[in-house]
Amino acid sequence: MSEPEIVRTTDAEQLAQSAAARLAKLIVSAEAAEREFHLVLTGGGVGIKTLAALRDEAKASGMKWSHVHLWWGDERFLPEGDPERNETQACEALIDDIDIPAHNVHPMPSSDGTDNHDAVRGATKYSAALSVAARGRGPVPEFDVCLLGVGPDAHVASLFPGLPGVHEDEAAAIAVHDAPKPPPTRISLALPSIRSARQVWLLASGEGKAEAVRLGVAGGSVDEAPVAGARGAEKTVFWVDGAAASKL
Ligand SMILES: O=C(O)[C@H](O)[C@@H](O)[C@H](O)[C@H](O)COP(=O)(O)O
Repeated sequence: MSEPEIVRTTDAEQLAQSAAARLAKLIVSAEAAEREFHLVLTGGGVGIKTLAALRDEAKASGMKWSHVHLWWGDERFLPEGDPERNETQACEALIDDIDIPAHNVHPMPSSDGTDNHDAVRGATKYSAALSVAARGRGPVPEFDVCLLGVGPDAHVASLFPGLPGVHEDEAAAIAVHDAPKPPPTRISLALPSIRSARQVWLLASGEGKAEAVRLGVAGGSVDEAPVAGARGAEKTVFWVDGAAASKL
């Protein structure tokens, strides 16, 4: 497994713009090669900022989106349209402003869905959607890039230190209860699903993430630092501003 690439930026704005610019190039290359591009979105401040920067890139370059599929690494298990849902924030930052086919956008179930009376059923439903999209390749489609914010406690997606979901190795997506970051109930990709992505990009800004970034780059126990297990099959990139990189 190759060492993670570390891209240092001056601040969160430049981090988002730099990551968006590289992401836009990959999306354009996939279109030129006439192949699908599967992108996993993240919630969190830096993640949403990156989506807004990608929207700006798309507007400036007239990017095509019909070959792109959008998935989520995790979701807060809240009613459809709740402003705290990662999907809601991604729509406001990016999806509402691009010409992507609706059937290419794959949000995680909401808490008020007709057949999702609980997060476990929602996670099972998402795992099934991932399997269908994989077309027999495996439990999930070939994710080209999986974006992940990084929590100050070194969580990624909704995989939190010490919670059992970190060790899930069968289901593609899981329900998470008692999450320390509100809301307590979430749906998350399991670590093997994240690690199946060709590239995993970690996005971290601010002094509060410095120790988590150090643990992530160093690798080690996923119990203590789930970020340490967030490695891409081909490449792992840490997009960090100076403050988040201060312990490297
Ligand atoms: O649903 C969520 O909250 C996110 O998916 C979560 O994993 C987030 O990315 C990190 O907590 C970093 O969030 P910030 O970038 O806002 O610190």
